[in-house]
Amino acid sequence: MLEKILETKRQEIVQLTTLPEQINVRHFSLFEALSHPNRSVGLIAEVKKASPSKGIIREDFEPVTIATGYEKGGADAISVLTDVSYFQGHRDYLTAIKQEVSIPVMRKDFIIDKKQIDETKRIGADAMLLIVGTVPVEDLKQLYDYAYSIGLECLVEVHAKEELVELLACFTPKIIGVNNRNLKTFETSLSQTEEMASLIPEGSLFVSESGIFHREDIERVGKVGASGILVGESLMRAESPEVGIAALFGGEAIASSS
Ligand SMILES: O=C(O)c1ccccc1NCC(=O)[C@H](O)[C@H](O)COP(=O)(O)O
Repeated sequence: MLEKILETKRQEIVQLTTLPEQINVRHFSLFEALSHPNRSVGLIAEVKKASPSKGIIREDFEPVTIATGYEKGGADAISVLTDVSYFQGHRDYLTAIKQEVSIPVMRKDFIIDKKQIDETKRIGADAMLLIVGTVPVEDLKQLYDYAYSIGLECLVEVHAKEELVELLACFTPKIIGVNNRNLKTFETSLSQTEEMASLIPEGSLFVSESGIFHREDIERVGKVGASGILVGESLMRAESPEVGIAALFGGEAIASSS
């Protein structure tokens, strides 16, 4: 699946000859937000209409309403899928959301080229995803350094222990995500997070991604040191974003900032 998506991305990059206008927005740090989460574990709530594994997840899809609902519900950050072909996302959704919320907004896409990073900056994102295995790890480091040099933070994602070992031999990202989804079978297993937790360097924030549906799941990944979770499907299927977040955290109250 990943190779098919990457082939589409390579074609999109060739066609990305004109970049959008830079939008002027206030930026918020993902690292800071996850370092001081609203609850026991930080929440990156994802705006996700559809996916290769589940098809359409939400028919009545209003990206800005969902994102503002996430913020009201106490999400620490928002992830927006901007891929059109496989997730029915759009970069315009991110720009529209960014203008309405005051928490970090991350672009979730398959970023393998500097041109896409320039585009990500221009559409107003605070952060973006980089995935180990999409390009050689040395090239990933260059993309990472370039993103930070223009003011974009990165969540660097791995799907397997060997990828994490290879990543850390090359560089240490500030935010590392372990994706619990196997991209061949689409199955999710939180044991992925458990198995890789002890390898995450102390100074890096650790995010557990995919397949998180219940309070017990949050407790399970929190117990092994996850600072954050990235959740899409379970929130997108909820009656409303606020109800979804409250249910996911089993009613855990938002910590007071004083
Ligand atoms: O979600 C998919 O089916 C998928 C397939 C192929 C590559 C990536 C995919 N998902 C991207 C993500 O990582 C998730 O959207 C994100 O972690 C949230 O996952 P979930 O809470 O399980 O929707």
